[in-house]
Amino acid sequence: MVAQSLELPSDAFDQYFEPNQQNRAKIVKYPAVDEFDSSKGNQGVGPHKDLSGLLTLLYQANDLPGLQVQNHSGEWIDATPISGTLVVNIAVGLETLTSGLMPATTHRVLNPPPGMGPRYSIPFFLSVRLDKPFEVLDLPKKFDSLKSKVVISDSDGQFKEFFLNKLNLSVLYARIRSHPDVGYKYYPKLAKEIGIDENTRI
Ligand SMILES: O=C(O)CCC(=O)C(=O)O
Ligand SMILES: [Fe+2]
Repeated sequence: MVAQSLELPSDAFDQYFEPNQQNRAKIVKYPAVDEFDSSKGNQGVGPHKDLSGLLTLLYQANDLPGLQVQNHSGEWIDATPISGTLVVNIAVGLETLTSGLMPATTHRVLNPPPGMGPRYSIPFFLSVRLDKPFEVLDLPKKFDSLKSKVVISDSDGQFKEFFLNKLNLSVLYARIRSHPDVGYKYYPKLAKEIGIDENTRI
């Protein structure tokens, strides 16, 4: 469907997947704030774009707020769970391939509100083969006018350039950005390169 919406053949993305492509999914528990010592950090996820591939399908497994997406003006919008639906996040792979026509969704997760128990979510990351260099797709010129001139994002754009030739490093940067306290603890030098220090909070 994505390929067809870009007026490409429906198998245009097949080259980025291996025959038995490994994808990644995880079941995440965000503990209730009374389950952890909040002076020791935050249990949410910092502003980031998903890097693992083209798209993420995200199931918000219980009816708790926390997930927010950033619109192009930089405002944070609650992605309130809607029963029976999945959130579809555009990942950096698709932003890169479309040269920004489909900007990756900047999103973050805040702690569940006090008194409501833990929040659970299940993201499925549609991954790509790591041995196939990305190339910007040749898209119909008419789409140029649809490109947003400015997309404000609290997750800076440096990863996109890396994605084309340093996929492994960009994935590590994204992990550090998502979990700045842990990232800084184990990779202080890399964390500093992307503006994260011991005081960075989600
Ligand atoms: O738990 C969520 O709602 C989102 C998690 C997420 O953004 C991620 O793991 O990349
Ligand atoms: Fe994410």
